[in-house]
Amino acid sequence: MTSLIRISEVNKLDKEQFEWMFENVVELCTDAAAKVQKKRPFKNVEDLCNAFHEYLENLSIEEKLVILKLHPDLAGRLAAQGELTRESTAEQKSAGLNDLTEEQRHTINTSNERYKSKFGFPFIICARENKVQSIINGLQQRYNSTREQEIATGINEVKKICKLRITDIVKDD
Ligand SMILES: NC(=O)N[C@H]1NC(=O)NC1=O
Repeated sequence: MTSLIRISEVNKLDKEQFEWMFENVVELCTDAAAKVQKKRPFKNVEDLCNAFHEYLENLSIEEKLVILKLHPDLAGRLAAQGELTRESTAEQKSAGLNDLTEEQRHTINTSNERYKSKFGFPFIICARENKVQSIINGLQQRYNSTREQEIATGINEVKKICKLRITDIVKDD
């Protein structure tokens, strides 16, 4: 278990150190940390999380789609091949996705494919706030939403993932 860095120390990091430390709080999107570091100093962890949330909120629809598409499928090919990021590996494990029955795996994989062919981006849910059954339910229910609703819901889930990743790195003074 790595120890957490204090927010006052985060405010003093070099630009490059900040970008390295927060490079994957939004999955595979290094631009987020590059933009957010310019907003320092932050009063507390919440303030830092809000800056990342604002970054996500202010993106154009096209840019939001890029962010959504950077996410790996839950229990998908990358997971099977051990090629997820360190963060995603831990999140998927915490939801129990590393220990699925054959039937659950089949349901998740076919529902993910159906979702992607309807919306054009992967189904995203904050795995650490869910378990296998709520993920399966979410996949089935959210398939009925409009594309506009799913872009908003997907980005909202990215915000939850981002917040939990930040609180794994930083604490208040
Ligand atoms: N598809 C998807 O939701 N992926 C993600 N969710 C999460 O909590 N971590 C991820 O990588």
